[in-house]
Amino acid sequence: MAKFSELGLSKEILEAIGNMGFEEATPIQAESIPLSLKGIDVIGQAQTGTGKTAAFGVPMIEKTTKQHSGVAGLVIAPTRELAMQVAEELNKVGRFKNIRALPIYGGQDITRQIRALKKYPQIVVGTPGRLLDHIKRKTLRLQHIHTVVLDEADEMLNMGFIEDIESILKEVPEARQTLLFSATMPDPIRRIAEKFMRSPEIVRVKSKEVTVPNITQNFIEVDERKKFDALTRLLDMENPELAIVFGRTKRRVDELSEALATRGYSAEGIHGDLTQSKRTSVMKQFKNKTIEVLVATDVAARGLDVSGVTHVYNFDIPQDPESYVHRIGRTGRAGKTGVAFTFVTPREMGQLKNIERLTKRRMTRKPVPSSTEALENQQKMALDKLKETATESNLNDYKTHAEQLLEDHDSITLLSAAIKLLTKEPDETPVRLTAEAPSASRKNFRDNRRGGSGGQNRQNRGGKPEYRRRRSGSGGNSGGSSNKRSSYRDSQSSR
Ligand SMILES: Nc1ncnc2c1ncn2[C@@H]1O[C@H](COP(=O)(O)OP(=O)(O)OP(=O)(O)O)[C@@H](O)[C@H]1O
Ligand SMILES: [Mg+2]
Repeated sequence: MAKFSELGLSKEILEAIGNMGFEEATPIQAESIPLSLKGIDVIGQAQTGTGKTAAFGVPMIEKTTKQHSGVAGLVIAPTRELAMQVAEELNKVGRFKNIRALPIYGGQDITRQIRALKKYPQIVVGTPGRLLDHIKRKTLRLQHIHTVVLDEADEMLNMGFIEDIESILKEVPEARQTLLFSATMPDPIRRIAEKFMRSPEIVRVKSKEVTVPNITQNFIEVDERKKFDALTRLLDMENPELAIVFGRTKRRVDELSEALATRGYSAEGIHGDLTQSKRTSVMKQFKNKTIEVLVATDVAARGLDVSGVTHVYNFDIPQDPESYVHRIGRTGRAGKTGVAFTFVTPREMGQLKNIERLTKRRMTRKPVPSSTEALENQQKMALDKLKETATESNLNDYKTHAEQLLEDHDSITLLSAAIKLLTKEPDETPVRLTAEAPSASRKNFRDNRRGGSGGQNRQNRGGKPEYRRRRSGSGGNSGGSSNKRSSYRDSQSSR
C-alpha cells in the first residue's frame, strides 16, 4: 500500500480523497496514477472492487482546471447505473477543485440533459448510445477533451460497441490521453483496444488470481427444477445482509423476483426492459437496504458498488468466465469479505471448469441444504434474538402480560410459541419458473458465430438473454456487424 501523498497530487485532490475515507492508495491506484499524470496511455487491469474508478478519476480530475473551455474529460461506461455511479464518485474527487461530472445516459429526458450540458460540466460520463446522440445534435462537443476513459472496456467492445466508440473517438482530439480499465482484459479485446491508444502501458496488478481472495467461492450441482428450493434454503441458512441473484434472462429475473416475494423475501428485479425510473428506484431501495435481494441480469454485473452486499448467487451459470468474475465481484469489495454460490446443472459442469481455468481457482463443492438445516438455522437465530433481548432489554412493561399468560399456559409452551413466532420457517410454497435450457459455453458461441445457425436457439428458446444477444449469432458472420449492432441497440435502448 502506498500513500496518496506520495503520488504527486494537489492538496485539493488529497483533501477530497481524505474526505472519501481513503487512507492508502490501492495497488492499481499507486501504479497507474503516476503514469496517467505523466500523460501516458494506460490499460489498467485489477480485480473487482479495488478502486479502479479513482485510479482513472483522480489523474483525470487533477489534469482538469475550472477554466478549461468545454468538456475536458470523457468517461464511457457500458450501463446507465454505472455511468451514474462513476459520475457520483468523480464529483467527490473533484469537490475541492469545483470540477463537476455529469452523467448522460439513455432512458433519461434528453432536454434535461441538454440543459445540464449547457452548464459546462468539465467531465461527462455516459453510455455510448446517448453520447453519440448528443454528439450528433451538437449538444456535446468534444474538441477540448484531454482524457478519455473506457471503463469496462472489454465489455463494451464485446457487446459490439466498437463502432460507436470509434465514432465518439473521432470527435476527440488525437492528442488526447486514453485510459482503459477493467478487471478482465481478454487478449483479443486488448488488441482491439490498443488501436485507440498511443503506445499504452499495461498495468496489471501482480496477482495470480483474477478474483479477489476474500470472496469464498462455492458451487452447487443441482438440477434445473430444484434450483429455486436450493436458493431459498441457502438464503435461510446464510442470512445475507444484501444479496444479488443473477439470472440469465429478463424473463428469468421477473419470475425469480416474483417467486422470492411469494416466499416472503423482500426482492426486486432489475433488467433492461424496465423503465429507467423503475431501475433507478430499485437500485436506490437496494442501496438503502429496503430490499434485501436484488435479482438481476448481467446488466448489473459490471462495476456496480453497493456496500453491504455479502452474497452473490449465480442462479444460472454465467455464459462466459469473464462474466463470472464481474458478477461475484459485486461482493468482497474494498477489502470486505463476501460469499458466492454458483448453481450448475449436471450438463453445465464443463463450463464450471472453464471458469476455474480463467480464475485459476477452484470453487468448493457444496451440497443443497436440506429444509431441516434451513429450519434449524432460522430457529437458532430466533433463539439468539430471544436470549439477547432477555439480557439486554428493559422488559418491565411486558412482565404483567407474561404473568397473566403463565396462569393459563405452561412456560415451555409459551416459550415455544415465542420461538415459533420469531422463526422464519422455510416456506416451500410452490412457485412457477420457466425452465432455462442449459447454458451454451463460450466455445459454442464462437462456433455458432462462425458456423451459422447450429445451436443458436439454445439460449433463445427460453427468455432472451439481454446482455449477450450479440453473441447468439443470428445467422453467421455475413453482414454481421450492422445486424449485431442494431440488435444490440434494441436491447440497449431499453436497458
Ligand atoms: N484507496 C482506497 N481506500 C479505500 N477504499 C477505496 C479506495 N479506492 C477506492 N475505494 C472504494 O472501494 C470501492 C470499490 O471501488 P471501485 O468501484 O472503483 O472498484 P473497481 O476496481 O472499479 O471495481 P469493478 O471492477 O467492480 O468495477 C468503492 O466503494 C470505492 O469508494
Ligand atoms: Mg469499476
